Amino acid sequence: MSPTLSQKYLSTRGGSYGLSFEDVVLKGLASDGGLFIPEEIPALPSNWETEWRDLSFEELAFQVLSLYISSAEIPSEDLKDIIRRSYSTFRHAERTPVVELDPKRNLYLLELFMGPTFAFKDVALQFLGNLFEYFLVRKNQGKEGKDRHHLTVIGATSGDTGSAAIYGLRGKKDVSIFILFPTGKVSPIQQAQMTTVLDANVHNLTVEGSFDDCQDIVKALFADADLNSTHNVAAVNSINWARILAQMTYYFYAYFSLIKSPSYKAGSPVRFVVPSGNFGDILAGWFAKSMGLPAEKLVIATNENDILDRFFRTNGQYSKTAQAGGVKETHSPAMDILVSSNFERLLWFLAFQADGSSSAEEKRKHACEAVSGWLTQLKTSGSFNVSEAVLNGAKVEFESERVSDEDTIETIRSTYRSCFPPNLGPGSAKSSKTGGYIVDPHTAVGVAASLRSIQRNPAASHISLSTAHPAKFASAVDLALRDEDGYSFPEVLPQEFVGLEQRESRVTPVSGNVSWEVVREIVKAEVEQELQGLR
Ligand SMILES: Cc1ncc(COP(=O)(O)O)c(C=O)c1O
Ligand SMILES: N[C@@H](CCOP(=O)(O)O)C(=O)O
Repeated sequence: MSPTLSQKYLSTRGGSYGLSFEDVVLKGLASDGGLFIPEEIPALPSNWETEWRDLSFEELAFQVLSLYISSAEIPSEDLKDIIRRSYSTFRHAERTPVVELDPKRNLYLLELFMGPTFAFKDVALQFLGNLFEYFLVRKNQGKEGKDRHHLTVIGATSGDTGSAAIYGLRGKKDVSIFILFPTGKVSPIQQAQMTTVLDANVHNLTVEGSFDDCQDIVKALFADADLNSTHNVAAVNSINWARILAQMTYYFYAYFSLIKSPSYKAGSPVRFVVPSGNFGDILAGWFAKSMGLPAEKLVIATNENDILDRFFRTNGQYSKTAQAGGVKETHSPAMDILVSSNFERLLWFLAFQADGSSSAEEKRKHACEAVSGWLTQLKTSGSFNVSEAVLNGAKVEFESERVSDEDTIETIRSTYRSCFPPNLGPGSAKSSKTGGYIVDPHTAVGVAASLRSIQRNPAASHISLSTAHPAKFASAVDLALRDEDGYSFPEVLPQEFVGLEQRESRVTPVSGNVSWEVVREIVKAEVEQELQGLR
């Protein structure tokens, strides 16, 4: 299949209309502060279920991505090559294997941590790194010195995006990468994964504040016209549309793995359960579902930072001020987020679908107005309410669950005691003595939410997304399992992490007077030094 037309993209807030895929990937965030969305969600080809069923992960990725990226923009052979290189770094032949966690309850786990940094972010960020490189090589053909297009990638992380982005971009030509992380709020292994990468184009900034503060600084830098014009700022967070796009593949892959599994009960409805923070992972599932993937529901699993769960339980109020004391530190730190950036994209589509206007153009205009209004209210008063029609649209597609820290630890323990998946590959974590399966705390949030959903829907098949390897979160895993028979943390530790925290590292502290302007000056100075070869 070779689509002839590129998808066109618009901003959720109304500007930047008609951009190409390349524009959208390189810009990251729209200049009006909105997020890029495709003008239309493509439908699956009529024969997708038979034609795609036995494809490899890479072949499937090509089919899915080709529905959004025109071969006129990236020739098919080039796209295939980018995909091949992106997933050749994965440790598992299937890339994102599905394991039978608890077949009696029709509970399956989609292991997304087989990439270089042991978290689901690798699936999109290995691809995005290669995509940036592809566009830069094309732009810079025949150019020398100052004429070359140099990209300054800036991202915020609560732990996993940072290392995955760094591993996707380290050592690449014509690109510098800056990662902001909240001081003391990422796990020691996560911090070491980022700061021990010493390539000259990698810049880590440890920021006094929360992940939301880091994310706000990044968004302010994107809004700075001056920095954009001099430094070509680009995004690696899930505000970048390519992140969402690349994550769609594994929903299809998991669906096929499930229905081909001998334990699958034919006709059983499929539910995906997704540990959620910034709403990027589950949004990819929503796109897959909207394209035609037969998923009965998508279940949002939050930790105690529960803005998404409260949205459903408070009749459509999205409030960052209702959470007393602001963002909470939990055992699943990568999800310690107050405001979920990508929810804006979903709201746009729900507003579009709920609008009664007869033309698509009118509906688009109204959806952009609605989203702009809501986001302005969020900024000025800390919350907004959506209409009943928008809320009902969300309820058709989603359910939500909030999982406490206590439940998270208890779920790591109960999974270890009761789950012995028969089809594990070598990259999974289990006790060599008892065979008990070890999940990380984010995955545990998803498993706890799955078990609740199973109680209400015992006939459904649940695919719970396993978003990180447990070795990244030693303290929570140890807390849950230290007294369990057959458990030893060193056994869980992959070779890649041994001695990591002792290696030489490099990081720039941002403390005291923390502001986006201070970070902007650091970015400018460090890019300058890098380009002069002084690092
Ligand atoms: C391990 C892990 N699980 C879950 C999430 C939440 O995913 P999302 O932010 O896409 O909702 C994150 C961070 O994004 C993460 O790092
Ligand atoms: N959990 C993330 C937070 C950033 O989210 P992103 O998906 O928008 O990049 C992390 O680990 O950094």
